[in-house]
Amino acid sequence: MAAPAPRDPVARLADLDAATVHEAAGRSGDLDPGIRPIQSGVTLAGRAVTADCHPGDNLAVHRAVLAAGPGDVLVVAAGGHLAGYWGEILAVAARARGVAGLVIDGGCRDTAALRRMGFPVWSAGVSVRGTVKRTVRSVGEPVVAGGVLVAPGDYVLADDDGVVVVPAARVAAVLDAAEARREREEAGFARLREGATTFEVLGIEDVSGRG
Ligand SMILES: O=C([O-])CC(=O)C(=O)O
Ligand SMILES: [Mg+2]
Repeated sequence: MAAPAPRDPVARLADLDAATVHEAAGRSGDLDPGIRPIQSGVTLAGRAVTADCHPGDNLAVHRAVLAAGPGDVLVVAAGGHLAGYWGEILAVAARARGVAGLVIDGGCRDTAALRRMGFPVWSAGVSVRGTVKRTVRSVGEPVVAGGVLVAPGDYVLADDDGVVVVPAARVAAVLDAAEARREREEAGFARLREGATTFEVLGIEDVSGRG
């Protein structure tokens, strides 16, 4: 019998959580914790299509939607600026192209409509303020979003806890480590329920010297 085909990294990521992947990546890749989901209970996993915006100008986002395809995650750098860089119109256009969701270190708007249509968004905040559509810093180039360098094709995992990005070259090793960590945690839960301490289960050596 043929060996089972290796699972797609995006499917493997989607079965994990952002905190576990961040830990397994050597405590790296976590975007600024101020970038929060506008919905709850949703996990987004996919490969990054990047855009970089000038403050108050979302033309790069409109271009990035054209550059994106099925399963992609738009990662937009907006320097923390809170304006309505993303909204219902862009989400309808992105959905029609199969785009999986958006991560932006700037603002978004039309959030009730985005939730209604189930288009997942992680943003630095919500703002009704409109943006012009005049200039593009970049599309499809590496960006710094939420303090993390993100290259096109990097892997993105976002859930209720936040957003983590794994460089494409590291994804296989990070997934192996994250799945192993998850299995260890699950084995630990069984011991904790039987009364073992977190010190025993995690092997914490308490050297604080305090009572
Ligand atoms: O005007 C924009 O480009 C952002 C927006 O509200 C939408 O996409 O609906
Ligand atoms: Mg709108």
